[in-house]
Amino acid sequence: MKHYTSINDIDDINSWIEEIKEIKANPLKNIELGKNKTIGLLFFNSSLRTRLSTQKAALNLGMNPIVMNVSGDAWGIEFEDGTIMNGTTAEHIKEAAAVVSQYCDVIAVRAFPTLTDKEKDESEHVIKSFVKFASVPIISMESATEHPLQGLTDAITISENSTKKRPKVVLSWAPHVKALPHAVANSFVQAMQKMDVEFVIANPEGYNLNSEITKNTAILYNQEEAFKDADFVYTKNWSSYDEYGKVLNTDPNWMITKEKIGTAKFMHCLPVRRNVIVEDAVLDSDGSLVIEQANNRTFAAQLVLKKILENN
Ligand SMILES: NCCC[C@H](NC(=O)CCC(=O)O)C(=O)O
Ligand SMILES: NC(=O)OP(=O)(O)O
Repeated sequence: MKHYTSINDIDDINSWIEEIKEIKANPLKNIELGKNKTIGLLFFNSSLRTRLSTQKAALNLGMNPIVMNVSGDAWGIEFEDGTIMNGTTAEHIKEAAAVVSQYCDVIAVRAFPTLTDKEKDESEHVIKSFVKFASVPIISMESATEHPLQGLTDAITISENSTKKRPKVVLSWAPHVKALPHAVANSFVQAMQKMDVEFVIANPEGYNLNSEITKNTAILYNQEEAFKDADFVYTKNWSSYDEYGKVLNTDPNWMITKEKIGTAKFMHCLPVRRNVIVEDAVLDSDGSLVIEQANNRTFAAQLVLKKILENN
């Protein structure tokens, strides 16, 4: 594996899950693998988990992480080809990616979507430009349409907590005050489609995700019906995909409550807004897996880095 920018880069999710469990049991086993190798983490957007867990993963492999908040701290980067750069951007991605490749053996990038320009977001121009113009492997730390480190983490967490051979997993939309990206939901859908689970999505009308991603996964507009016999309820807000980036619905009846989910385990990628997305009683209960998910981010990133180090 050269780059990791999508759940589609996983050849066999079950074997990856087993490998991640081995790493989790013995995280320092490969401490020599990354010796004298540098990973650069470039953030165009905020982060708590991804920023820390990816550094932790690199440290567990003996790598040296260097981190930069690109938005704000670096020169404004131009991504368009052939532009006359007489505006706000000061250097082109062609130079920026090539330069960072001189300092780093692996580059990880976080770049959220505009949520205003669907075509631009779907082209994944930021992450794809890094793949094109850097000379080292690229890892996505959440791009415009995908969050593959999160999706992999969620797959392990379900595998670890499942008491059934084929659990029922529901991805439920929940309300939020802001327009949020589709990346986490998209990668979760792709991960679940690769696993042996009964999987359904619940969202209000107008909130279907990209049908090229949901494919033949069932989508219900009735949350109560979707939650029947659920073992895992994975919750996320996303803005409308059809009316791109719009907030069409803030109905608090879609908020996750203890009464609604019963004994099902609760999952969320975090950060989560309490009593908007989910009520306190759920997050504060033993049925919440959110902290375990955050812990698994380290081991998912560590497997991805291990595979990249072994193959380059
Ligand atoms: N990396 C995990 C989620 C990141 C982002 N959430 C957010 O922007 C939440 C921000 C807020 O609640 O104000 C998203 O939905 O893709
Ligand atoms: N889940 C996740 O990616 O969290 P951060 O945005 O804090 O990195």
